[in-house]
Amino acid sequence: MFKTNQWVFSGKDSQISLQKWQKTVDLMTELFSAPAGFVVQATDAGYRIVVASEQRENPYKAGEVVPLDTNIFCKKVVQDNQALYVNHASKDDMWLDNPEVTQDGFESYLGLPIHWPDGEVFGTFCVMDFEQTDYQRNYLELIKQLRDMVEDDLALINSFVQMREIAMLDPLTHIYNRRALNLLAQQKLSLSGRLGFDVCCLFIDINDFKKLNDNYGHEIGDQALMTLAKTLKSHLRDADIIGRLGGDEFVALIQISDKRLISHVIDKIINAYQAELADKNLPTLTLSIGRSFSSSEKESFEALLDMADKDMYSVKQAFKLAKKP
Ligand SMILES: Nc1nc2c(ncn2[C@@H]2O[C@H](COP(=O)(O)OP(=O)(O)OP(=O)(O)O)[C@@H](O)[C@H]2O)c(=O)[nH]1
Repeated sequence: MFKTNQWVFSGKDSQISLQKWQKTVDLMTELFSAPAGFVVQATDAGYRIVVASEQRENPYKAGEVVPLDTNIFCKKVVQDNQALYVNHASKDDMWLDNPEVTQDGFESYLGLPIHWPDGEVFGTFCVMDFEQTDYQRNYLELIKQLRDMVEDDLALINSFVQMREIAMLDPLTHIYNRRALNLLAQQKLSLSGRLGFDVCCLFIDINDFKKLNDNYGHEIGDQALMTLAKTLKSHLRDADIIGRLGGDEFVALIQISDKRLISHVIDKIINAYQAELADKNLPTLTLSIGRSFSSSEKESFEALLDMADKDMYSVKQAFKLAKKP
């Protein structure tokens, strides 16, 4: 799901066409003959101006963040989840400590809450004026229509993020599927070549997984798979890429500083998995983990995976031999 308590426009990978919202806000201020209009997002970090209309007299610019405890008009809209129209702010005691009134000289504010598709408040859509105003019903209807356009965009982004997740994640374990792994791992390898860090590919396979399914049922099997995904997620770093190839085969692509430390990482995964299984009262399972390392030459993820698979196979053979009486 889309993280609703995160800035939507941080970084270059923002998912909304800001240009479209900019045009909407500029159009609104033009129709209202107002000097300032905004789209503001509210999160735990404060009220952030996502879009500000471009008139010279508008004192606020996109990107500015107002702290949560400042008494601004948008705060009231978000708190009440309700439209707010103030047409003569300096006459109203409620705004005596509102810097938009006392410092900037705004007299009029009309704002509506913008919602995420699940109903949670995203922020506000608002227009402000230095003069008193007397907006009639059709103006209120107009701002509502424009706000609805912004809400439609948010719904679209939400669907897009959900669809992308469905396409990239393994439905059982919620880690990357084979397709996403191929894509992301190849990107990581290109980056490692350019930035000069080493990458290790781990091929992780549960031993005797079929027996677990046969003896305890498919549902316990599923739980063991989910537990392995959770173990990998919690014991590897955010920068590492973790995925499920299918069945009981998992892959981790790890950024490393020293190849000699990889045995330590493998032991950590094996021990942590056993501990997690025990914690959930699931039967004990062991893992066979094969490894391969990126070299300085240009390399495909496929080739790296193939090497790690072969290494896993010899680890598994050794495990099977050791088990034989
Ligand atoms: N519960 C569950 N089982 C699955 C899933 N996907 C594949 N399997 C089963 O996983 C088992 C994998 O069996 P094998 O490839 O023989 O692996 P193994 O039993 O671990 O054998 P070794 O790798 O040689 O130790 C098969 O019985 C599949 O039916 C799944 O999503 N959930």
